[in-house]
Amino acid sequence: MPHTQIQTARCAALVGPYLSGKTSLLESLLSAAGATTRKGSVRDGNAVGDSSPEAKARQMSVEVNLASFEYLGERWTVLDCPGSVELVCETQNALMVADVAVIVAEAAPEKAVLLAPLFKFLDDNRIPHLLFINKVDGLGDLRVRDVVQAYQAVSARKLVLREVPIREGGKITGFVDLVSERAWHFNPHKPSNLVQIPDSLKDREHEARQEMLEAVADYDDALLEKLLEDVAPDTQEVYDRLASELAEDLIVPVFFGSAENDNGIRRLLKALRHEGPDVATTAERAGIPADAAVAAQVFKTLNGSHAGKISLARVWRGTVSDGMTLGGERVSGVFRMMGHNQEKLSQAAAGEVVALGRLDKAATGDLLTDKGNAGRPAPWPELPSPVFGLALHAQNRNDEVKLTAAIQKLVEEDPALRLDQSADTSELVLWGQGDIHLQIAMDRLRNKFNVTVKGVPPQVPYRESIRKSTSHHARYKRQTGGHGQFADIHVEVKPLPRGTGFQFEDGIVGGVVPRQFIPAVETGVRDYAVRGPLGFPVVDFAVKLTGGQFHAVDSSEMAFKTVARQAMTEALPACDPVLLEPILTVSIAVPSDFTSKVQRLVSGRRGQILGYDARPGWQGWDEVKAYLPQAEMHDLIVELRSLSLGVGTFTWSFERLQELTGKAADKAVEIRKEALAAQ
Ligand SMILES: Nc1nc2c(ncn2[C@@H]2O[C@H](COP(=O)(O)OP(=O)(O)OP(=O)(O)O)[C@@H](O)[C@H]2O)c(=O)[nH]1
Repeated sequence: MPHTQIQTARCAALVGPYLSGKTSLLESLLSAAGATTRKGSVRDGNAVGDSSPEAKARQMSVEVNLASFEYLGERWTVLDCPGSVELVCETQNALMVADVAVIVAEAAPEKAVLLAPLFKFLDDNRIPHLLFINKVDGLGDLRVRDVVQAYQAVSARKLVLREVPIREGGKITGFVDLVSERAWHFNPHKPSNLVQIPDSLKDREHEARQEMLEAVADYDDALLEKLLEDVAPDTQEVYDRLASELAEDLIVPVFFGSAENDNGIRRLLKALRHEGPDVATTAERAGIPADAAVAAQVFKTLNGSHAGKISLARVWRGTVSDGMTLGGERVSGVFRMMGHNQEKLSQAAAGEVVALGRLDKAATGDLLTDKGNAGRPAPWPELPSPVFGLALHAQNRNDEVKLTAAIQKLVEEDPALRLDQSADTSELVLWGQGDIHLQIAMDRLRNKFNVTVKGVPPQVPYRESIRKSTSHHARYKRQTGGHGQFADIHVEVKPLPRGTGFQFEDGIVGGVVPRQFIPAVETGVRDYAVRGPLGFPVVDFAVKLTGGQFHAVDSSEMAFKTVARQAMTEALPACDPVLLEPILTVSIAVPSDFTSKVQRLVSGRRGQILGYDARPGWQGWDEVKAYLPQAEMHDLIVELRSLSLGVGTFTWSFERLQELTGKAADKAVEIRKEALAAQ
């Protein structure tokens, strides 16, 4: 088939559920393209991807792996993206610079819903994608067309089967390509060989081909006319339509094979070669402005402790050369990546994916041009809202200072991480997408930045208030040597409605407490309110200064501050203190099959369901709204994922403080007292 030589390098992203075989497919693609002489494997831990200590320790991809190869005279970069839902930000950022995505999925119709978020993201961003059903070596009796039908239910675009399987002895031993109508027999770890289409498959092949052509003709009137008139379309015309409909994200071509056995890989490579869009088309889709001669976009940032900052970027237009000014900074090194190995280049042309050295101001998402840093152009994926937090403690106290700086570098590398210094509990809380996400971050702190930390569930920022009013008289009097200390006050303390905070009222008449000491009384009360009788900050109460006495020589601001603290210490325990717990509004999104389970989950966690509705823009998904105590949130995501095949997610915001009594309150107070005693 004639092929128009595409001059620029192209980029494909491998995406798909956790452990579907993306890293294995990358290895297989590299081997089929002749880029590696000896194929590595994920099982043996010698794959080009997953070479970091964090990936090896978990036998999973923990970040996007880059590899580059030449296939039939064209350069390709493959971005092997992590499959874990907890690392979705990394995957989405990589997808934004790819010409085409290959969704690698196992044949698991019962888990079709796992693909729903991915299909939606790709369609929302109009990223051309094809589906590769992997591991067909273990497919058993399952029919490929049934798998495609199950996956169709979660894809808004039509899935178009491009080949049909040849089965022998209950196993898939090859395939018939539906465009060329040629049959291939799989050979383990070797190219497939051309065979005759088995007679028993001819009808099925004909039927599947017709379905493919009809799907393509849905978007092409000329082809539709030919089909209606029973005119056989020209093969080249079919290839051209497949390419343009893929580029426009109108259809999703479906292939299958086995990455482990190198089956179906060359067919996939050929499809990418013939049908994958080029960089100019992708740059236009991504809305890259045409006015810059050179443009590159950062999709990932790495902060190596020795090598300095590295920005992984796709060159959209022009040529990026070592030493040039890009995004307003000097490029110090242009490298092509092969796993963790770097090949130094003097320059990289449009289409290439490269590592650029020491662009200190460039952030992930930034569009760098010869004119300057254009920032992050829309659309760029929104950061996922944090669903899991851990309070970090450096194992070595001397590392506390290093810790904050190191985490900031980590957040630059992984924008889905967020660091909060809690004003209530003074804990350093790292937020992310789940326990694995944060454990990887903590491993990186140790391996890259030499800071060992422990992560514990963050404290709940309880507050306390009072339920009764009281009046109190307090006197502070000290006579030590020279002049003494004297302050005397009468106060009224009363509860305020929820959410009012603290109010101080000056009710002094006739100057019994001189004007200059009144702010000191308020300060004393506020100082006390940091930790009330139950050990938590006191809120929603009012203190009125109603009277008092002073001494011309011994009274001071300090004395009035002290007497105010004393008055509170004595008065508040008599005001029926009550614990207040933070309640959050939580919006939980799941496929509607799981909605009733979510409702039970919420009730089991002392939550209150507010209702549920269809999730806007997500066909077949619901959004359950509820109030949930913050104390019940820590591992909510873990349980939610386990009841929803991993796809459930939620957002939250603070709603209000609510009284907590009984055993749960006693327990919280007890834990707090123990923590304070240990300080
Ligand atoms: N039987 C069979 N196993 C496969 C095939 N491809 C991959 N595997 C196995 O599936 C497991 C996961 O493979 P990986 O390549 O690490 O999967 P991945 O999608 O990169 O994983 P994450 O990026 O961590 O989500 C490994 O044990 C592979 O050996 C295949 O075609 N057939």
